[in-house]
Amino acid sequence: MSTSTGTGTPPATTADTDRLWSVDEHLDDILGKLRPLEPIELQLLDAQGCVLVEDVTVPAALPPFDNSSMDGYAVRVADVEGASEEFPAVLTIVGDIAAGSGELPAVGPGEAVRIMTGAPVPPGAEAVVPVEWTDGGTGGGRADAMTAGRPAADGDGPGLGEVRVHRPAAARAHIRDRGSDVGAGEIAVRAGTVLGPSQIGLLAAIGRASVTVRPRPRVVVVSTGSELVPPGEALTAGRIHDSNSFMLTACARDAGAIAYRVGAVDDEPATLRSTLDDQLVRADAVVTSGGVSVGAYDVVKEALSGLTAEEGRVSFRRLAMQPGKPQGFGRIGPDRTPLFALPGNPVSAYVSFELFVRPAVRALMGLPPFGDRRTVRAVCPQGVASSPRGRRQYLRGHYADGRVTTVGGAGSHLVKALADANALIVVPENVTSLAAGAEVDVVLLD
Ligand SMILES: Nc1nc2c(c(=O)[nH]1)N[C@H]1C(S)=C(S)[C@@H](COP(=O)(O)OP(=O)(O)OC[C@H]3O[C@@H](n4cnc5c(N)ncnc54)[C@H](O)[C@@H]3O)O[C@H]1N2
Ligand code: MOO
Repeated sequence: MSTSTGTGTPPATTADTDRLWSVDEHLDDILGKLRPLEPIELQLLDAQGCVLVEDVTVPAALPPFDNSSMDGYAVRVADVEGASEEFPAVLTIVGDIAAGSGELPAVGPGEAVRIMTGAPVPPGAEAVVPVEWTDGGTGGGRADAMTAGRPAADGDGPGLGEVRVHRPAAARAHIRDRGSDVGAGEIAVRAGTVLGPSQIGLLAAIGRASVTVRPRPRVVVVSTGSELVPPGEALTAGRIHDSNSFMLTACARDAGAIAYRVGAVDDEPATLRSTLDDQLVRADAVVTSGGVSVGAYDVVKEALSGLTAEEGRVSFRRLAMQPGKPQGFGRIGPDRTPLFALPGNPVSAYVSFELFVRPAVRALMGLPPFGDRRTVRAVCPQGVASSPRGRRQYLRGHYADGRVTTVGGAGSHLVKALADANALIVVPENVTSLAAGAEVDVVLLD
């Protein structure tokens, strides 16, 4: 797209504007025009929530060596056979192994090595007895814990001397075998997996610092309207605070995107075009709010209706839904960046994002578009007095335990009611009212 062309309001494309589009047709048009973003290599934590595109194999067995699962003593099985509190096995402690230690004193007959959880099992040892099964080397009764500290180089100090073992141990007791978690060459995480905390933990455990994933889309949010004042600034006559750019940026983040909020742009097509030109470099998708209906200053429609073939194409259309009737969607700029032109009424913008942009963000990430929202059936005790014929209505509702109550009315300016809602009540196109106690579809928002 370029700022030098596309001026004036060209004739609207009759195919798009003259008929009502159904919600599903609009959604199909959007999803049909999107391709998942190309995979890139990201550092592990940056890949959280992203879809892995490679099978990651395990380079070396995990755990990488036999190690102790308890703080205790590495022993030979025969030495502790038949041991009891009354007749303990008395073993000479010949060394001390902390986790991370590379030096492993061998355990000979009649000997033990003090060993910590995670430390490598020394040669000669066949089992580990937990410290609670011993006197902890104190010469007293049953120990609860080890004596803190390391033995001194001269062999003195805590940890060395003798230990009395009160119970026998089976071979391999309290030893975590090399490779018992996952073996070398096995697949750790398969392509297609969405990386959550546990997968990231596993990848780190096998030594991977970065992985190839589909990235989060960068979504630029631009609100339009000469009446808009940023929050924090005083209002003058006729003006309101710009809430949509904040709400939609939060929506984009919530959907999984990296979102950039651009402050409100005046109702001036040239300004909007140059803003979009500037922003496209960091956008995988653009979301605008406002300026798409039939007013005299509908800046988004004016700026983007008449793009040249080179600049892209945005279609403006009316949808058979409420709120959210006027919508625009298209692709602009050299990379054909998807652009969603949402209506300015705050509730309309919110519902439009939920229905159209959220699935699109997920599709760009290679995720199932509708995988994160549940639609359930619920009883609506109050019913719905009226709903427009031929339009699918999305009322704000509060859902709990199989019941949903409407919150606020149908007005698309009711932001307080929107903030109180946790669900959208779907009243189908062919339904104009719902009796008290009727069952409805409810889209859960959290
Ligand atoms: N004659 C008709 N008028 C309208 C129709 C229609 O069919 N015929 N449709 C109505 C519907 S439905 C909607 S939705 C709105 C959509 O209008 P726009 O997308 O052009 O939005 P604006 O006119 O710019 O703003 C509408 C409303 O929302 C407020 N607004 C806008 N941006 C923000 C923002 N960033 N933060 C907070 N509030 C915002 C704006 O002040 C207006 O009150 O058109 C109806 N009209
Ligand atoms: O459709 Mo508008 O989006 O009803 O307020």
